[in-house]
Amino acid sequence: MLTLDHLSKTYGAGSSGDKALHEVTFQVPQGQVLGLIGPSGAGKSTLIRCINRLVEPSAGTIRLGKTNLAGLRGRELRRARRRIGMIFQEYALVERLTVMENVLSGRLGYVPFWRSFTRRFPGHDIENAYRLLDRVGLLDHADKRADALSGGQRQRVGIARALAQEPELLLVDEPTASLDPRTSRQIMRLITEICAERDLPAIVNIHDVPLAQQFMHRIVGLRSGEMVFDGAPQKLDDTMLTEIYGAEDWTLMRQEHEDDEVAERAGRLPLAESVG
Ligand SMILES: Nc1ncnc2c1ncn2[C@@H]1O[C@H](COP(=O)(O)OP(=O)(O)OP(=O)(O)O)[C@@H](O)[C@H]1O
Repeated sequence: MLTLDHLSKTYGAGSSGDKALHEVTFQVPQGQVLGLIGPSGAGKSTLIRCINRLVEPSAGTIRLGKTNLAGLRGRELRRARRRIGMIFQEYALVERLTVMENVLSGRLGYVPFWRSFTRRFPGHDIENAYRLLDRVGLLDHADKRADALSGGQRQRVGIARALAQEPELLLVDEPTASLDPRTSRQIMRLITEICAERDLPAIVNIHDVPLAQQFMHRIVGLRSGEMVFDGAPQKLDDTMLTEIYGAEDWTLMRQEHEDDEVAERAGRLPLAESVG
């Protein structure tokens, strides 16, 4: 379970700094997939970066199990980071390595330096990587180079790599921003199924509100660093979305989504990618 308690972040020095997060408090229980929504600059990336400590929180606590991540330094911080699987918008694969090597790179925090240097991983890591590739539908692609894959397939590798870490928490940053609508749904479905299978909590930074409403168990809305919504996706009505995004932006986003749906029905958007 992840617990954020009065988490705040102010960039820059002193009270004149830019307040990006203000006393954000919530818990993500095991198996729950939480969607983080809000307009540009609301603090979504800052929240995710505070949890994996790429950004130093200004105040508050971040508990993963019994560990307060906010207080860690050096080796303890590196050890805690292994417990957090990251999935990125642009996949962050090593393009010239194979799919299998990319998945195994999720184990790098666990193997001694000399072994990782020669890329010698224990047999059980390799067996597990094959199992993960099978789970994400890429078993037949294990020996292909990452740069030979489609966007949806790359994101599946990204998911398998994060799982190879055997994480206790998944942080997912705009996983479908570079994908077409149908592939986006396949990827979101895969992430939610995997979290259920492994009882993994996840926070997903997601721009696409209808996609969030379709797949997330719960949604947290941020605006100017403050939590303005925390509840079930069905509770996220037009009034609330207008409060989160502002009337103009929400009307525009809804219109864009409706246009996409019409285009998809008319077959003008690319079909979902086949997998396997
Ligand atoms: N490194 C930084 N230094 C100073 N201010 C920053 C930094 N990173 C973010 N900010 C500010 O913090 C606030 C929150 O930014 P953040 O990137 O977390 O928002 P976001 O919701 O992720 O936006 P987007 O959807 O555009 O990625 C913004 O006002 C932003 O300008």
